[in-house]
Amino acid sequence: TQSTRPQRLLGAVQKNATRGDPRSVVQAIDQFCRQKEWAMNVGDEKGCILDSVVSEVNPATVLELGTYCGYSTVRIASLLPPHAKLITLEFNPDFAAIARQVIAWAGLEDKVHLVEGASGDWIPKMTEQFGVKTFDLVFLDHWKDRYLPDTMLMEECGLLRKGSILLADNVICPGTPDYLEYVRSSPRYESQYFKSHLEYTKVEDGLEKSVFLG
Ligand SMILES: Cn1ncc2cc([C@H](O)c3cccc(CNC(=O)c4cc(-c5ccc(F)cc5)cc(O)c4O)c3)ccc21
Ligand SMILES: [Mg+2]
Repeated sequence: TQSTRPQRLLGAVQKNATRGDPRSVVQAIDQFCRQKEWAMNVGDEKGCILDSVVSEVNPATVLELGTYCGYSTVRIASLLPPHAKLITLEFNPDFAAIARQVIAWAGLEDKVHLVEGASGDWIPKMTEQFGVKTFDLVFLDHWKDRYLPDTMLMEECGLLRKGSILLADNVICPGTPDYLEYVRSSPRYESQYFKSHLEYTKVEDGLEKSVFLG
């Protein structure tokens, strides 16, 4: 039977990356996506912006919406301080299965809690299920029409505190117009656009960093 693209991406990691070396996992995926098959990872160019925001925030609690194959999960988790926790939500079981193996290959399973399920169902359960009061950093990379409703849901559930950072992928391509309008016009957020390119292409895209002001 035919393999899927995520399965072929995992194969490239297992073939070309060193177990326990997150940077080599990231490099193997980027090489696969540039040379073999495009895939919707945040990629190396936007990934450097992601790295700089994670390093600056130095978060103890991170929520990632949309794991896919675990590329950004590995980038973020490899930069976290010792007892920090990254919870990543993936509703597609096939993606989740691949992501678990990519995260394990990188040796980061102790820092990552991959939850199989939809953001709308799990955001209200974060505190009771994982003992998380608030998130220092949220990386949004799931369905683009869910960025706004899930941000409002996180506000309602009290998961954001004064200074929490939202970092959103694809605000230009595919685009998240209603989310952008909200975080850029709301007095409760201070937003900044980091211009970049759609992963592995010359098409414009970017990340929007928004600080929740409480
Ligand atoms: C509710 N809920 N809760 C958890 C959760 C998890 C998921 C999945 O991880 C999932 C599945 C399919 C699509 C996405 C969103 N990602 C994208 O659609 C995307 C597209 C492109 C692009 C750009 C140009 C193109 F020509 C084609 C694709 C570039 C990008 O970086 C993307 O992130 C995410 C979905 C809903 C979920
Ligand atoms: Mg994306």
